[in-house]
Amino acid sequence: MDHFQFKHDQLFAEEVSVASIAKEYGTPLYIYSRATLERHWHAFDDAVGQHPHLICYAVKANSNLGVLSVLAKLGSGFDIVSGGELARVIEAGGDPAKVVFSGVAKKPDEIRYALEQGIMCFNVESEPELQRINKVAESMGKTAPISLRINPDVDAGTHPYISTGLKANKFGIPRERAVAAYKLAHSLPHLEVVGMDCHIGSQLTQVKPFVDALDRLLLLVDELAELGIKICHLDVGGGLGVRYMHETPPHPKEYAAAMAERMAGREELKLILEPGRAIAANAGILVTQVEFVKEGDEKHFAIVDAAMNDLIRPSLYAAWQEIIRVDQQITAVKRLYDVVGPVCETGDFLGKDRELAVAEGDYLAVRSAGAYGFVMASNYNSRCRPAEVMVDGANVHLVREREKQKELWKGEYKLT
Ligand SMILES: Cc1ncc(COP(=O)(O)O)c(C=O)c1O
Ligand SMILES: N[C@@H](CCCC[NH3+])C(=O)O
Repeated sequence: MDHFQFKHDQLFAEEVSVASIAKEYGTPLYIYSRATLERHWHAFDDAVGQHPHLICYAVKANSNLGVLSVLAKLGSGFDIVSGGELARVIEAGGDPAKVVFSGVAKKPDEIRYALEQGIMCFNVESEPELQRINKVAESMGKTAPISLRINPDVDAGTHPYISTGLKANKFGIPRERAVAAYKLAHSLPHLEVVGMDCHIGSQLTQVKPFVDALDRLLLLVDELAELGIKICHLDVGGGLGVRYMHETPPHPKEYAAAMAERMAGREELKLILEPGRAIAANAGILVTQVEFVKEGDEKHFAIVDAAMNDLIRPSLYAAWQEIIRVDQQITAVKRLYDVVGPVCETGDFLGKDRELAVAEGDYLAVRSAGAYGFVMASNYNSRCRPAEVMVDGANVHLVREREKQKELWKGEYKLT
């Protein structure tokens, strides 16, 4: 997938200057590209072609209201994991009837809210959850549409923290218990079985595990049909990877077309995809300013104003994301730097051993930061979470203000 494309500090596609945006809005700053989000979403939607389908963007990857509203305007569906995400989808203009609700522990009040809003279905992850949804639906005099998340037990070959389709994971219902779970769902009076889903992990770089998982689910769909349990949609989850460094994930077109091909001849079975990262990651960057260049005994440090609280992926997963300069004037010489933040943790780094020519005051951009960036930001060290802006052609919109703490210093803001 395309990165934001830089020529010095210009974003090619949008022709706006990153440095000038950073000066205006301050750093650290997340910048998203509307055109890139749209292009990525269409890549999935177009590739599935004529087979009945819905692209349900995984909100957890980036739940900024501006991002959600861009996708809602395209007619996207949404994969959510909390009542909060549903509220954001609705606020951004998304259609609840195109929402699937995933997650291993939905609270009764979240289930109630989702039923009131009329979501498309609950992706149910356990038998006790079936009972809970049935009970809530009964108390409302409603029937809840459900899909069962089946664990196809395929190895996604990704980082152990983000692999979800193995037997050892907390997610989904084991394949061996699937038929019994469907029979239970079918027997509960306030549930309507509508679908089947899976999600085998994130940042996958091959098509094969997806195809294997889909094939396993199709066998189960047929087995259930013989028992009189009709499945109307098959949701293969998200998980398609992006290129951060040298990874060569399949293009979404290749991935989506492979999925659609497997569904040929089954037009009554709608295909649902839940991409998150592949839509948002390379539609965003994190811009940060160099505070100091510090000489250590063994290393050079570029101390920047973004930290692990702003972007935790490098610290949490040892994830590598490209860091580049966004200024045109290169006065310093190139050296190897650890790019670190102001947080009081040795693990607070954005990148290690990066060859950069940097001086105090320069702007750097961490690429591929549009997914699992701001959404995983925290207030650790009582730091304020950064602002987010959306570049839309020649325009720049503030889509979330920087949190404020000046008031807090002045004692004007009450801590709760
Ligand atoms: C159920 C579910 N669907 C979709 C996604 C989105 O995954 P990705 O961002 O890797 O596409 C996730 C996160 O891994 C998930 O847990
Ligand atoms: N947060 C992870 C991905 C988790 C996917 C959520 N199920 C990342 O940054 O790579």
